[in-house]
Amino acid sequence: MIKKIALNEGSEFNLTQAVNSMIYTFTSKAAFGKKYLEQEEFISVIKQCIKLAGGFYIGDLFPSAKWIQNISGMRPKLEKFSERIDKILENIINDHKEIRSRRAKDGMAEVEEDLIDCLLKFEDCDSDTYFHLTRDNIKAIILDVFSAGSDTAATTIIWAMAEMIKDPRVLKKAQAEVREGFDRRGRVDEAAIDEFKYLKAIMKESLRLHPTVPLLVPRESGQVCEINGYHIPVKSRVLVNAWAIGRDPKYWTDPDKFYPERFIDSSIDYKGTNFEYIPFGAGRRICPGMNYGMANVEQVLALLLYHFDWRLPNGMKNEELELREEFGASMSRKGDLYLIPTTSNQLLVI
Ligand code: HEM
Repeated sequence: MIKKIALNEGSEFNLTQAVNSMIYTFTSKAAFGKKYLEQEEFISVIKQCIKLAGGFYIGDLFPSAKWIQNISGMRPKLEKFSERIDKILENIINDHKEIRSRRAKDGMAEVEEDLIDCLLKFEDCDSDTYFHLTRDNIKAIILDVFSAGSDTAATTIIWAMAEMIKDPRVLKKAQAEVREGFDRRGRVDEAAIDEFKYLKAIMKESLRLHPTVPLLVPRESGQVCEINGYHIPVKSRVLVNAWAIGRDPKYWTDPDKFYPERFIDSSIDYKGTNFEYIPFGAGRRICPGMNYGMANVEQVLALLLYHFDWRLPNGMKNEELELREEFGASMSRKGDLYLIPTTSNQLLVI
């Protein structure tokens, strides 16, 4: 992908599309190990499902009226997608099983394992052992990784890039940190990325202003309670507005300002214990892919900042860039982000 961007040097480039396909490629590599013919179709069906899940659907307002689901065409559509996803995953898992048994015969069962290989170990073990996974469990986990982990990470990267483009001071400071770090080590590596304090602060600040799952996962109250004078009956569906919490002036000075420095030397983290900042949620439903997601975001941002200088097309001024939000399953920036990349003078191997 970095090479593809380099080919576009000096001309307008759709960064949103490129980051999206890069993140799906990372996820496919981690989950499937190699490229499968049906992989593109699998990703395309998942994207369509995410779009459907995030759109307005009249049936949600009348959950007991089953006929709405049928006449709206939503149910048959989802059933078709579900059958297709199931079939593709079945093929990929069976292929992994075959390769595993071949490797086992050669005494190389654990060479280069991907996520499916790891999960299959738990399908193979006895069903009355402590931890056993069925075939459906494995499919559900793979589906979760793709549906919950790809869009969210790509969206976070684009928000961070857009905020930096809008504020060249931040962009310059981040680039200086990343370039100094990689150049000092003489290579682009993960250990260097770990030291980028300012980049980490940028990611935190982006997630504060633009949490990709703004209302978290809905909760159901287990007992009657009262919050801020509101009576919450048992079994109520409760939505937590992480977006509003992240901009609450009670906890944040100048809350609408993108100011990564607020996180430097601050102990506030997204691990679910600072309730004024919960871009990954909190409690038992907290995002289980938080570390993997942030590693992806960090890596991609570091490479984009290291290899390229960025400006807006058509002579647009930085402050003119709009940061409006799109309604959907994850809260992405409205419209794709088009930028012009130019390669910087230094450069380690791309
Ligand atoms: C920057 C990237 C990501 C962001 C911002 C993000 C954010 C979130 C948020 C806010 C929730 C709801 C938590 C709650 O309601 O308390 C969530 C749930 C979840 N996330 Fe992530 N996530 C990211 C990446 C990932 C990745 C990479 C994976 C998988 C590999 C993943 C898997 C999940 C799953 C399975 C859930 C549902 C957990 C449950 O309901 O028990 N996420 N995520």
